[in-house]
Amino acid sequence: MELGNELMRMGVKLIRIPMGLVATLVLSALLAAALGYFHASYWGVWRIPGPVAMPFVGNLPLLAKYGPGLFSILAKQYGPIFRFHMGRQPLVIVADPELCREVGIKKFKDFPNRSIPSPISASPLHQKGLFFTRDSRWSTMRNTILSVYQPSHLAKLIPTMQEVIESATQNLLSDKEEDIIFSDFSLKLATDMIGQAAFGVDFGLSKPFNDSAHQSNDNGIHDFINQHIYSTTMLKMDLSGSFSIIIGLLVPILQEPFRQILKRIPGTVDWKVEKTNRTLSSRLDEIVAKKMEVKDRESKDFLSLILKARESEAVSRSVFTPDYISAVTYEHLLAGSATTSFTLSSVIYLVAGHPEVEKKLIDEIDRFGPRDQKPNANDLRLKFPYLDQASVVKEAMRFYTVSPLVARETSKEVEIGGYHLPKGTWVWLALGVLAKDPKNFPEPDKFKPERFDPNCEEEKQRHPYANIPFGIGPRACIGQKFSLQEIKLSLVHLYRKYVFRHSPDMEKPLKLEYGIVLNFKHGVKLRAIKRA
Ligand code: HEM
Repeated sequence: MELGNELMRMGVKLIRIPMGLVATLVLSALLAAALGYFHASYWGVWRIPGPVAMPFVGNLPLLAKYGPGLFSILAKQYGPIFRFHMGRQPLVIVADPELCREVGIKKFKDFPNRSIPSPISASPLHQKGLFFTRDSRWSTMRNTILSVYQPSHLAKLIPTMQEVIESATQNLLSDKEEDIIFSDFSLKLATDMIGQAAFGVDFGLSKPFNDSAHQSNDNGIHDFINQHIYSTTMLKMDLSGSFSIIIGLLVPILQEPFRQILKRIPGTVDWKVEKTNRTLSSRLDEIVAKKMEVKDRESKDFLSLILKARESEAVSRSVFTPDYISAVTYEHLLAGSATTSFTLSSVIYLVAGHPEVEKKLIDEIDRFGPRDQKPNANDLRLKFPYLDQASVVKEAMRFYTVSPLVARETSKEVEIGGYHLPKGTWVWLALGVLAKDPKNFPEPDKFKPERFDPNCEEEKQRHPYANIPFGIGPRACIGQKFSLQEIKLSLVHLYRKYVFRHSPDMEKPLKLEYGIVLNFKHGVKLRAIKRA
């Protein structure tokens, strides 16, 4: 008051500012700051066309409405390069084979790493695998791991793979004439296969229930697998994950603080995920420590081979610390089970609906030799051209692309498709859109394995990067040969014993959902019929 009177005497007039105005100004400033934050990532890519993004959720509601087919719809509307907002984060989607070649191969040095989406950024276990490591650490890790994927190593895994498949297919039929949920069966089979190949451990998931090995095997392995499945399926790309993942999609800056709080509150999903990941990590650490101690020179599993490869080079030793070894071994299970099992289920489902394909396929398998003659690596490569990459498997992988989007990030400012992208832009290749483009695949919604016949005009005219289910360039899938070996072997064994029919309870067309990879929403229900 004193100061006010003094100022009045000096002729200075005080203006009274109403509290309402102050509040409005503060709120406007906060709103402007929030809008600035939400649009900051948008400014660098605003010239690229795309649907209007809503505040906070961006274009995620469109994904909820249209499902994985959305990106083909958007490519039709906006062209081969367009913008999609995953919550606050803009993605530049590339939906053209030539542009994919540019990002994945020609300009690889400008796009050497993957962007880390919100579901992954909270999980060190997932971040330390090959998939999300970056720059020189990635190239050292990849070079070491590549040695493990030599064809000679893969061929040595065949007898173990045969054993797992034979045991699993023994009892595919239940006593009653019931439908089987084939996608569950194939997930167990793929997980068992990876258990043997990655850890040298028999998970025994696909063994018949009355098998004694199955019963004696429950020393924590089922817990481990359940935790693995829980940890993986909670990584959602839409708005159905844990609260901190949702926050991460909407307001990334708040994800970590929220996770830190929520993981301490029992009962929350974040708490459960944290607990699960911690148990998984310590189990993996135990397995790695044991292997390091035992040093079994004869073991052919991935973990033993990595440990051996690591010993031979000092640089690999410094990069492959035990936590990275655990993560890479776990990644084998993570990346190898859901993808391979999805592909196996897709083939069986599609072939069951196409009798002419089934007949040709079974003739090829029967021609190979008596049912107890086991194919070796060479046979798999040369004696099953119709089954192989040249046809049925390739077409099924095109029809249902298990990994419809693959992530990249710019490491500096770069030009692509006529647009300048700033450093740090998330650029995602839309493999699923390429696979359904009628320019390269006439009648894309028809299952036609013959379109991949090397003598067919369609195959000759197609862009070489139109069908890239395993990705492209130096960061393409490292497990491609491993999974194709597994898929082909499984199909040979399955069709020697069974044919499959769609269950009347199966929806048509199949419904799919987005996790970190594509999945069947209600499973694949089939009837297995024993062959004479
Ligand atoms: C049908 C089965 C599979 C499909 C369709 C598939 C698909 C893919 C795709 C699309 C990518 C991204 C490639 C890119 O960004 O260009 C990828 C990467 C990767 N996949 Fe697979 N995958 C399969 C099986 C496997 C298996 C069995 C393993 C492990 C043994 C595996 C391990 C990996 C790893 C480690 C990467 C990251 C490679 C890197 O960044 O250097 N995948 N996969």
